[in-house]
Amino acid sequence: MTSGYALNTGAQASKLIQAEPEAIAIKPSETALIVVDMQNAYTTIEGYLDLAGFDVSATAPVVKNINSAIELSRKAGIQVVFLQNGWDPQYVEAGGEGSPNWHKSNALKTMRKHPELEGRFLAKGGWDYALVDELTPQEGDWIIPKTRYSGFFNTNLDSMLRARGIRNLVFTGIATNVCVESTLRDGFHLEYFGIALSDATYPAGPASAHDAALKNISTFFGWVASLEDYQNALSV
Ligand SMILES: NC(=O)N/C=C\C(=O)O
Repeated sequence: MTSGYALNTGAQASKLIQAEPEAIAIKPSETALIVVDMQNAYTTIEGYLDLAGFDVSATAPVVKNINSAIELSRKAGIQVVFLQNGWDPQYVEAGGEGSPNWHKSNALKTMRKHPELEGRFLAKGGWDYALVDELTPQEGDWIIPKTRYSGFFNTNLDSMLRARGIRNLVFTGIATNVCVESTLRDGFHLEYFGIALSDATYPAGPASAHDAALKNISTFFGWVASLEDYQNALSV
């Protein structure tokens, strides 16, 4: 990656992440690592995405990289935030026919098409909803449930970040082109600096969807770096 000029430089800036389209400086105390929806639903064979026809066969290296990003963040004093997507077991929170979510959610659509799967996907308390075993939150991490793609919609994420003076959000998780991008975009409109880690995110759909989302982010909404870029910045 090329090095560029630093945003947020000055007295508060302390770590420079090499990123596209240019390097960005962050201060750990003003940064959170957002781990988006690392649940069995999105990561594991027999989970929602897999049974809905999306390829989850290459998620293992991403889980490993997210684990590294979490450990690096905890050591650096960066707040770790787990987002967890889903609804009550009766799916009241998913919305009925009056909600676009009812029409567009592939989890709900797949369950309607295959009644034997009813109640299986993304229901709070179930295996599909649970975070993957490899990424267990520790004391001090935040777990924020959400019912739509964006982590900012109808959650306390914004107020919790603001209360602690957090301005920079480093994104990992699944899916790059859905909940990662939605949350980063909403964060942009709320004045957060969003940085997506390209090898700690994974798409719902083909690799081209991942690449397009990252290109869109680096062009319009934020910055894109690798896990190595993040590690290098934090090790200085
Ligand atoms: N976590 C996500 O990006 N989810 C994508 C699709 C869905 O939840 O239906």
